[in-house]
Amino acid sequence: MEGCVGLVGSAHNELPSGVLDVPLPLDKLSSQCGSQNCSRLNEQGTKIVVVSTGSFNPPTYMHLRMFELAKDALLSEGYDFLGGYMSPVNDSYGKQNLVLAEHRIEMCKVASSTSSFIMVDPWEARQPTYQRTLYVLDRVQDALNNTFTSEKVKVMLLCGADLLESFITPGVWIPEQVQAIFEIYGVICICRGGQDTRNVIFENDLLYNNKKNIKVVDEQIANDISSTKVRRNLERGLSVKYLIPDEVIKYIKEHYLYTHIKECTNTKFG
Ligand SMILES: Nc1ncnc2c1ncn2[C@@H]1O[C@H](COP(=O)(O)OP(=O)(O)OP(=O)(O)O)[C@@H](O)[C@H]1O
Ligand SMILES: O=C(O)c1ccc[n+]([C@@H]2O[C@H](COP(=O)([O-])O)[C@@H](O)[C@H]2O)c1
Repeated sequence: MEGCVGLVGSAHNELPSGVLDVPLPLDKLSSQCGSQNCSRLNEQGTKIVVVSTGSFNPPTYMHLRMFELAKDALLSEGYDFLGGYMSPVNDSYGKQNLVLAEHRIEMCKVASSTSSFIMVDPWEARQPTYQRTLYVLDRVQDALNNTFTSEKVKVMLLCGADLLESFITPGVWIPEQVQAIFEIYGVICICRGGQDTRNVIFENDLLYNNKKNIKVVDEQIANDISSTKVRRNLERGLSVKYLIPDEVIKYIKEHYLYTHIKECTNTKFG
């Protein structure tokens, strides 16, 4: 399926005014059921698209692996997995050492270029202000359901265990929005760094009360790559080969990213 769709409004929350219309890429969306691990679609054969929000500063092989793990888990449960989006966070998120959004969009694009179903949604990164994750999910859901297919597509948030845990860190998320993310979208959480995610869910009321809307996916082959560790190696002039795709390394070198963090974050892209 080819083409792009623009922003078409919000399912249940008004989007903040002044949002820019950025097309949602659709070119890689298709049923992955013909691939491995698809036993039989469940009764509803629900079509699912996953969205991963984050800094992607820079994108690593583990960011890409998360989509593969989600695909395997959903297909094995009888869902029809259509594809997924990396949504790099807006520059206004203000995280330390965040390189400019246009660099992170481009790095995600080159990182996902070898995937048949991972795409990059630049909407969040290109807005004039920071956008909360609920609005990112609303935008994808609305764009897909209004123009992509007559059948309803379910959007889910794809994240690592640290992001799930941040839901319960006071002052970080808006509790009503976390509840909406669970109820309307649902979360696929990839275990990370040996953390006992099921126990974290058991011990917290908010997470426990929403456990039916959280799919925990085990990390069968441990992979603790993080962008922080990659940046540290780059700052020290050490190799990052086989941690991030070669095309991303090439992009980083060509744009002198991460070696002089201050200059990278303050220099105009291009
Ligand atoms: N090794 C990993 N295992 C599981 N999830 C991961 C892993 N690395 C990143 N993620 C998840 O990917 C999403 C985007 O992550 P993000 O861009 O913040 O990467 P990060 O490596 O955690 O970054 P940083 O080190 O800069 O904090 C988050 O949901 C995060 O939990
Ligand atoms: O929507 C929110 O309220 C919210 C609160 C905290 C974090 N997030 C999102 O979670 C992601 C965290 O990324 P990171 O790199 O800080 O781990 C990023 O995409 C943020 O926009 C979202």
